[in-house]
Amino acid sequence: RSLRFVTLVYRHGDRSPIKAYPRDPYQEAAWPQGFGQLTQVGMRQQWELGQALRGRYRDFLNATYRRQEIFIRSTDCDRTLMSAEANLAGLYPPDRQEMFNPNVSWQPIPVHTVPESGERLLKFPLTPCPRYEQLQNETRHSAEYTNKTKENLQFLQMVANETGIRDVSLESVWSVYDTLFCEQAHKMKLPLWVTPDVMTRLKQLKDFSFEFLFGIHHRIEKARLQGGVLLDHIRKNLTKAANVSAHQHLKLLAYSAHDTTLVALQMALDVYNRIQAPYASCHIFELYQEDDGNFSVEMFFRNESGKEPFPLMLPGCQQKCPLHRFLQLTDPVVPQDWEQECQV
Ligand SMILES: CCCNC(=O)[C@H](O)[C@@H](O)C(=O)O
Repeated sequence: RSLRFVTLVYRHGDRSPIKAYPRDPYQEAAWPQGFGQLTQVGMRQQWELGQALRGRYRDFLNATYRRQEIFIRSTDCDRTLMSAEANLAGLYPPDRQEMFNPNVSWQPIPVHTVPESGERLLKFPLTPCPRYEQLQNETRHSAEYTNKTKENLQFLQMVANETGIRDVSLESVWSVYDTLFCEQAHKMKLPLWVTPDVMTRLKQLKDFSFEFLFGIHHRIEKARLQGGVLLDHIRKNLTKAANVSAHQHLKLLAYSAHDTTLVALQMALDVYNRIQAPYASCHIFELYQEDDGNFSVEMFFRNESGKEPFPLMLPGCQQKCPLHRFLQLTDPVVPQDWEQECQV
């Protein structure tokens, strides 16, 4: 069997908080580059992912950079653009011939993007989509959501008081956890009200908010309107790669994106492990041509540095999933006409 084509979808590396809560002792000036920016920790995480990918594909990708082999697209966001650049520094360290300056062991490789206002593939949840909003409203009235709110009413009220945020809900609490997580990751002293138990509870509610975005109620229809859009694009590329001769197609397509991108995609594939995609985690699709000439798809998820990516099995298929079966099983979560399906 031979590896023919790889698609990667990864989250950016470690960043500073997207924002601070009103009573946060650490406001934007506390962060070297301000809010939402890739840190040197994040740059190293992405470089390390690039190095791991170089090892995994050392017999697949050319040893030196060949522009026809790869295409990288990022959302138009500093942290994802810089993540892709750091990743490529690890994936294509130049040999002496490729170095444009003998003192610089780095070579520029293009990272493509589209303006944020026009991003329709890699930033989730995709809006505007009235039908999705309707499904979200229905989810808000589901037993699971209302019970979760009831069980945490007092806790959310405490968080609102301590943070100075007027109303903290299951949908906004992710941001409080995120800010505290970033501060903790960067050894900043947390306020006394943030006990280990409070962090644990905030983390659970943050993970619930990802389920709310893409699951809990009508997961399949939400997938058609969300992660299925990206999955459709990936399926089309897999099919194209299977229908042209090897040298006519890219070897590697990489998307540099966000946690919600990975969660939307994995919810659509029904392989989500219910944990927010970690920094620099990477979902891998590998297309193989078997000895009998048929094609199969294998998926892996690398969510721990220094560890081999683990196999992800598409429900209803085996690890080595025949391409036609992969397409058949994912048909239900791919929209026929997104605009039309978004109408109410
Ligand atoms: C409104 C803020 C949305 N958050 C982001 O864009 C982050 O990159 C988030 O998706 C992440 O992966 O950390």
